[in-house]
Amino acid sequence: MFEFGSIIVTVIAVFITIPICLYLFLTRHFNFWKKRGVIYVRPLPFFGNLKDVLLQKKYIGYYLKDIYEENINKPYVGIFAFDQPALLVNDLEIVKNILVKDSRNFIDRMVKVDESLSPLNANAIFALRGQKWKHVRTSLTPTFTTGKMKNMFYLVDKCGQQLVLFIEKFAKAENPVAVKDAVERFTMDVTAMCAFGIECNSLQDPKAEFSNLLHRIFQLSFTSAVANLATFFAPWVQNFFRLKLMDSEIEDRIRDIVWRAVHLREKTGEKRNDLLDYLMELRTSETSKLDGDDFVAQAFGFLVAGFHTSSMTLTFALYELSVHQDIQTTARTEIKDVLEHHKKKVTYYSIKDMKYLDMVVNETLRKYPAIPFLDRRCQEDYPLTQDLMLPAGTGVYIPVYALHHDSKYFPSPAKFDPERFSEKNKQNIPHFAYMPFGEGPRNCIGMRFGSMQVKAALIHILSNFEVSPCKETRIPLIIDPKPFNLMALGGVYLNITKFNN
Ligand code: HEM
Repeated sequence: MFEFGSIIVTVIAVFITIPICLYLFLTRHFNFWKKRGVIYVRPLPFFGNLKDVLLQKKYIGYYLKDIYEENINKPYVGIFAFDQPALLVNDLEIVKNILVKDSRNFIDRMVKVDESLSPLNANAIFALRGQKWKHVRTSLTPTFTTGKMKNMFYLVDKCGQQLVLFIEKFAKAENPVAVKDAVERFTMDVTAMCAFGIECNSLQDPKAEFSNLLHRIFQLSFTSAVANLATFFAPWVQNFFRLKLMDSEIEDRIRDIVWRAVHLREKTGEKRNDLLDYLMELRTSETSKLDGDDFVAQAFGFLVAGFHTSSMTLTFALYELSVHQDIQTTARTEIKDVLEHHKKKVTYYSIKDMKYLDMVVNETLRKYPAIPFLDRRCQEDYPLTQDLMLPAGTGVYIPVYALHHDSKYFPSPAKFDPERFSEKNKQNIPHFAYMPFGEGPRNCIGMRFGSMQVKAALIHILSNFEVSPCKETRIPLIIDPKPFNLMALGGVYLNITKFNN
């Protein structure tokens, strides 16, 4: 009887004690902002403030926008990512201090990937921290100069011509085009050619090997979506649950592709003036040496950072042009006029002369910023304002999507209006209210490349085709709540017909 009683007591104690301890552990930081007198969003155990995002009910960009709007006059708001306190910064002056003025104290992202879970993700520049990041960034910066972009343009243009042939098949058959799929093939071929030195040919061959690999890299299961989010907000969750971002077998295949291309070039002495050529120069450099997985990780990093950002920008631009025929006509007229002056050839210089196209792309990136927030990590205790000393290690998030949709900076933000970016009007946009490529020393290193490939594809499409909505087009678009990049749920279908002069 006594023994039975003690078992009951033990069982009850275990069933009560364990949840209580777990609760106390998971909520141990929850008075962090209260103690510092900062307005904060009330968190839930385990999820913090990310419940709807983690359960994939709400897109992270929309969620941060809601918090931003509920606290529109506050310079910052405390949030909790899982159990970790973090700060959402709304005030542009503070944003400037973090991203530029005091960037030395905010040079790292919150993003952190455990090397044992994914060596290539962990060593890619976007995930690196401290001195290692600095070394890699300094080494890679010369790869993206204007001169290098000019040299690489012929490869981008070649893929643009293949994109036209790809779309032409649909136009002839009068079938709607799955635009997201078409431009993903274009971006994939460009990246494969420039960063991996291989002719992927996904625009010609739907079963291309590289395209299968890419689909596997970007395929989002529930767990990999959570793992992705955790890398940005609470890296410990990824480690604790051993959440893999990618199969090791995929990493091995990427290594294999890169090393095969490198060894072939070494053997034949072939030079293509592409990203891989410039990366290869770093393998033998005295000052900027990059080799082994550090080397492969950078080619891989260009793919991960550049693929969806560029292809979705293109997709959103085509969608907006299809529902705004007047804007499409103005853009096409400019493209045709400029090309007349460049012997009907799409060149790096002809793109520079297309001012209206630039406005269209800027407005696309305003309405649809590919990455909806920027993240930084406070390195040492930092006086954010007179009232708040930000402790070392705190994550800081800047809600880019919310800023781009704030009517204070962009009146009628839901309206697609390239005129916001005319020479005259763009002077009215406050600095740091518009940041599609981030800001400061940690901004997008591939900005010129991304912009070049988006514009090249648009020029090829608009000078050959008319784009319009079809019955499969979702108006308005629905944003996929799963990935952290801004993506259209279910893709975008449009009618694309051959343009008649
Ligand atoms: C339209 C296309 C693109 C957009 C909108 C875009 C946007 C961004 C943004 C917002 C960031 C974060 C910046 C910050 O934290 O301040 C970023 C980082 C980065 N992007 Fe891009 N990107 C694009 C294309 C590309 C391309 C094509 C490449 C490579 C070829 C690339 C490579 C990178 C890399 C490596 C980083 C991390 C830089 C670092 O940590 O030092 N991006 N990008």
